[in-house]
Amino acid sequence: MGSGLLLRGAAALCARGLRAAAAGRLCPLLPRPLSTGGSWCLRAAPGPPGRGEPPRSVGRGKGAAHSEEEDLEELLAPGPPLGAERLLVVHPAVKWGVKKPQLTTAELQVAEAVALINTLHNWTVLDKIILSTKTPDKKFIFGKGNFQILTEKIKGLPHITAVFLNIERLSPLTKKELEDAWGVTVFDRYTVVLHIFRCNARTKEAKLQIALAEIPLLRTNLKNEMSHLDQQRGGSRYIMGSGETFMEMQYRLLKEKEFKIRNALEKLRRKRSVLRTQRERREFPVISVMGYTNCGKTTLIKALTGDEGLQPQDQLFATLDITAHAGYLPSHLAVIYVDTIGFLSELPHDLIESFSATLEDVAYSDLIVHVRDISHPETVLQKASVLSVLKNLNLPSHLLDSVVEVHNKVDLIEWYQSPETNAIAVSALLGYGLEELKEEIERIVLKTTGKRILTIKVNLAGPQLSWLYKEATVQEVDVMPENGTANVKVIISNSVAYNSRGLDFMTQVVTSSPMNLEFY
Ligand SMILES: Nc1nc2c(ncn2[C@@H]2O[C@H](COP(=O)(O)OP(=O)(O)OP(=O)(O)O)[C@@H](O)[C@H]2O)c(=O)[nH]1
Ligand SMILES: [Mg+2]
Repeated sequence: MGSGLLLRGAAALCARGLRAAAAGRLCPLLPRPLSTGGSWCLRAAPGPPGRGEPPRSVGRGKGAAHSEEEDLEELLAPGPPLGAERLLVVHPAVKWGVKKPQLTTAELQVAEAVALINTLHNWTVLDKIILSTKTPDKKFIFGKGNFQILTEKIKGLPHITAVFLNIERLSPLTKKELEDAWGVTVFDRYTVVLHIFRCNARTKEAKLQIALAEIPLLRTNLKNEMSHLDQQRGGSRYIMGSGETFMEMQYRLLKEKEFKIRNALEKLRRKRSVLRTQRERREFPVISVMGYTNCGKTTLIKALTGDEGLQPQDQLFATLDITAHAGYLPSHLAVIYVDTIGFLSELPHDLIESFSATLEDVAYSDLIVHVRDISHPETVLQKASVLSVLKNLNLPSHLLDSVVEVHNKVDLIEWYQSPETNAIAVSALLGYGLEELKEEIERIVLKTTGKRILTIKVNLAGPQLSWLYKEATVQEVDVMPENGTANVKVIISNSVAYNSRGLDFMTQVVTSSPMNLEFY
């Protein structure tokens, strides 16, 4: 399926849309699959409005026929399934100068590009090529000679349907010119990652975030389509009775769509903040598990919590939704592990932005566990990418200073010796090193949450034991029947221990038998 066909298809749809618009039959913007260049158009509404009626617009005002829920459904309606693609992966390699990437090689970057493509069903890499460039950010990316070589190569591969140019973002103009020159669709990292996100999103929130990330792409596509229509004098034509041109209307509809998505996300965010408060009240420490995509975050949480519902996959961006899972630390302290979306180097900024709302929650956690796939040849680069994203999330400094670094997949390396003394080596898959990791998590969680483990001598005839059961986490009760007391081991937060009731009680204990109050 060449781009020529796809572009013609898009143009035909636009023309149909234009005719429908001109006839006053308007309807919400319809997402089209990104493989068609992410083109958006109008579609005809079921049944024409009465004569002289203003055009219907998308859920505007109270009189809109659509309910809010229907609007949302429409925003999130999946596009047609992605078609199969056979790709040539082209990696522009900067071999010298300041733009030369550190900590990686062109071969490793190609391997990651291939892994991204392999994540998508029905997408296959037929061939790959590394070509050097001095100016990856210039219009044609390559110099004249290499561009010629590439064009010849593409001509010699009649079975390919697309080229994946492994750069962050192609300008719409460059994309179009390359597609015209090569006769196939051209993808950049932004579109490929967006495809993967769309395929893997499960929850409403993830879908909305992806829809939001798509908006800039749609806006630039619209711009291109409009300039094309303008050449045919279609874009600037006024739509009957509406007072706006076709182009203005398209932009307005896109703006309204963005507004609705942001609104819906804000609602979900508010809901989450209620959950957050509830979580705080119950005082479960929250541990955010973060790291590069495919490093083993989900596998680690599964191993730490025994949550069988978790499904780790050998796939990039398997997890797109933030999910919480309960687990216990060695002293039986209940904690919540939060699984997060993985990071990718050169992940386009718009995509990170759209996910920042979910990642905001990380700021409210008590600890960040940074998981690294230590067997990966680019593990050092991956660490640098993760740390740079973490830095940009505006997290409180106490969180950034106490990050626990986990070196995962040590089973894949013989006699692994960590070069970083503070890191904890584990195999989430085989269960190595988990006890040590839990102990380290506990040590920091107790410190950062202001909790203590105490053994307190209590009088069984008094109310203290039931008070402790209510306000703290009771670990052990060692009853001494001879004097009607018990040594009770508890995890208690300072705030509870030293609030007015707790203070009385603790003072009572301390004053009656100070030697039995042990701090760990
Ligand atoms: N050999 C080995 N493989 C592991 C280990 N931990 C995870 N894996 C594998 O690595 C792959 C990715 O694991 P996930 O847990 O899905 O990784 P993730 O970080 O959650 O990935 P995303 O959600 O896609 O960002 C899976 O095939 C796991 O089986 C490990 O300790 N050893
Ligand atoms: Mg995962």
